Amino acid sequence: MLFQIGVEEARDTLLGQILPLPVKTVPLSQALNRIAATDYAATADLPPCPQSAVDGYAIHQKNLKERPGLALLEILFPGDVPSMPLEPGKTSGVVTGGPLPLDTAAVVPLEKVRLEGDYVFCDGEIAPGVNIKPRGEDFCGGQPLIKRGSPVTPGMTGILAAFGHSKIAVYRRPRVAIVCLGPEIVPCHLTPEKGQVRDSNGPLLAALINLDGGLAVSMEYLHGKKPDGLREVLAGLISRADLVLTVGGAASGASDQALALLRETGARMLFWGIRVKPGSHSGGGISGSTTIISLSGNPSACITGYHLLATPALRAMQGLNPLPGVFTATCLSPYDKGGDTRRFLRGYAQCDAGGWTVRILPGQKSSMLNSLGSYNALIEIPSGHPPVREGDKVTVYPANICSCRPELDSIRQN
Ligand SMILES: Nc1nc2c(c(=O)[nH]1)N[C@H]1C(S)=C(S)[C@@H](COP(=O)(O)OP(=O)(O)OC[C@H]3O[C@@H](n4cnc5c(N)ncnc54)[C@H](O)[C@@H]3O)O[C@H]1N2
Ligand code: MOO
Repeated sequence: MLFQIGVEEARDTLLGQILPLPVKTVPLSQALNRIAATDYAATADLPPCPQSAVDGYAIHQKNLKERPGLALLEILFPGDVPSMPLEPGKTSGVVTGGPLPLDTAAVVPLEKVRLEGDYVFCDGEIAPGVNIKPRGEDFCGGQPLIKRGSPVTPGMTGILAAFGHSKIAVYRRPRVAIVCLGPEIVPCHLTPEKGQVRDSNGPLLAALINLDGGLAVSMEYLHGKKPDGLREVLAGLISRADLVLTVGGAASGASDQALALLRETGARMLFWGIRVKPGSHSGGGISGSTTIISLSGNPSACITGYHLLATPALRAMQGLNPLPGVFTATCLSPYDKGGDTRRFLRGYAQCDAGGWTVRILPGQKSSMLNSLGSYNALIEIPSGHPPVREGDKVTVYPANICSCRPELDSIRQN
């Protein structure tokens, strides 16, 4: 087992053990934010034939420049198909999105015509092609729609539906079990007695797991159990989950038992401790095909370890590019704590006309929850970095954002 290793080494050690989960076919309505496990393409041209862009009247090529009153051949309604081609000196009434009669060169909106009996009058020269949606204007048959490893967005749901892809092959959602090891930690619906602490990390992790495309399937507590009982519970969870997160009991105090307990279940721990603050007491390992990540109990240390290790693991399980993206932002707050250890501060990043900025949020102690209400980024302060001044450029890792958002992936590629 490796001790006190770098963040990237820890992350890559875990990723080296992870394969995408099995593929499942789900109804399109359940594919939102899931990751496509195969490529999908347009099954036909869209529009499939020339269509009208307006409610109006079809004009023949020979009547574009000037025209007499045009004799009305037929009036088409939504869902109708033209029963005859257009002829010079004649017109058909057409609807928005409806198929056009053969030989239509343009369509005049109905606001611009005058009707007299069965004749349609309109003045002026008409440009060829006006108000016509050509066949294949939107998509050509065979054109790629979504590639394997890409998220199904709301817009993509509409596109897939337009081509009849009503069932979608996606990677199975990772099942994640959370286990709180602190004997003082009680579920948040209980009123803590003296010495007890309400669990905030469990619900917080479950929310992050959901954003990252996983399913938090179980939340267990050492509280009320003898360590022996917990070992059995933990072993059971490891056999059912794709990822097990233990929380707390990770530092080396006498009552800190995460490492011993995990080993007793037969898990092979790969590393213990990473060179970062907060989150230094994070560990990782495997048991069969289950990934195990041990997180600190201190809330901000807990989520830092989560973002640095668990988010990439969950992304890899879903066939996404696991690598955390980074971008550069102008820091709007000073930070004067230096030191040898690499740090990740909770921040709020935003983009405006001047580019990306990030504000360091108040409450940066690893025991504090305060910054967690509004953080959307982790700000990297490299080891040995001098104090950060307002206006300095800093490296930012997006966090606490739906992992399956394509814009996150475009940030990741920058
Ligand atoms: N002698 C040492 N003490 C500590 C060290 C050290 O290296 N040597 N490291 C400090 C740092 S840094 C951190 S971070 C914490 C990590 O502690 P653990 O991961 O062992 O976590 P616990 O001791 O179990 O809990 C710490 C803190 O967090 C609260 N907690 C735990 N679980 C939850 C939860 N689910 N919801 C809310 N709060 C939780 C717990 O009550 C403690 O207050 O260790 C330092 N000490
Ligand atoms: O793990 Mo503690 O992380 O350094 O706050």
